[in-house]
Amino acid sequence: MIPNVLTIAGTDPSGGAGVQADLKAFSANGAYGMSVLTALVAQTTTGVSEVHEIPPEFVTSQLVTLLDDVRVDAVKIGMLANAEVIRAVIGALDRYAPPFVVLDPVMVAKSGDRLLAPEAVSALRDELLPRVDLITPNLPEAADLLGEAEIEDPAGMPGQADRLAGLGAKHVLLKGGHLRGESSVDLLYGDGISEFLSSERVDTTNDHGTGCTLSAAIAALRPQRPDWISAVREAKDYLTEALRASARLDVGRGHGPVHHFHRWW
Ligand SMILES: Nc1ncnc2c1ncn2[C@@H]1O[C@H](COP(=O)(O)OP(=O)(O)OP(=O)(O)O)[C@@H](O)[C@H]1O
Ligand SMILES: Cc1ncc(COP(=O)(O)O)c(N)n1
Repeated sequence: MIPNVLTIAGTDPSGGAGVQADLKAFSANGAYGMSVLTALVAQTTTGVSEVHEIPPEFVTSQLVTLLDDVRVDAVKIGMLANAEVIRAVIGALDRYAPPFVVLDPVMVAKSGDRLLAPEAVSALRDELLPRVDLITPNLPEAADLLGEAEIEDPAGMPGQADRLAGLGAKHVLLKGGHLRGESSVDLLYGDGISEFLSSERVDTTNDHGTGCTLSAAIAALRPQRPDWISAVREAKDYLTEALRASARLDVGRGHGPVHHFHRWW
């Protein structure tokens, strides 16, 4: 059976990040994709010009309308904008208890624009994080959640992943894309697992939405695989191929998108 996978996130009209990227990644990884919007974002490859936050009651309305009808096999959560939207999402998680929940704690876009209100970081950390199965912070997000300095060496990753797990997430995928070097190294940690996942660093400026793509591919694959490590490994391989395939795209003048190829093409 094809899994039904839901993204709860903001939009990107250029199709590189947010809900648009998530739906492409779901489809390319064998899932049926659905979406609940938290914010309409006027953005493209060069940055964000405006954010229109969806009222929290309407986020709840979208979630309840959908989840009263459709069985959801996994959820990916991305941009949440503010603490009230975070609480609307928590209400739905508590009520419907989907089997697999992946949280990409989106805070700041690649362009430097904020996508989560600074005062909402504590709600994300203290209220939402303990309810998810996997959190996928990049290094600046990990530092922000822990109130620590950003690490600059992979040797510091297990310590930070352990402290993030201590905040209540069952698994942590600490993403090292912001470190320099020949390879791009992430660490999957928690529930007895501590495994570095390394991929060749692709030489490209098409790196808009890499975090969205990775977390969405994991959510799509998890119901189809026996454990987190298999789903995360395969999702990272998918992302590396999508980064390579982006050489065939010509989209915008800034940080371009990755290409969500389908395996059978
Ligand atoms: N040039 C690259 N080549 C290969 N993998 C990369 C590259 N850049 C990032 N990655 C991988 O992409 C994923 C996302 O990493 P990153 O740390 O950039 O997250 P992010 O900042 O949340 O992404 P974004 O903000 O673009 O959505 C990780 O698996 C990382 O290792
Ligand atoms: C709606 C939305 N969600 C997430 C991101 C992060 O992606 P990036 O860091 O590549 O800009 C984004 N720009 N927009």
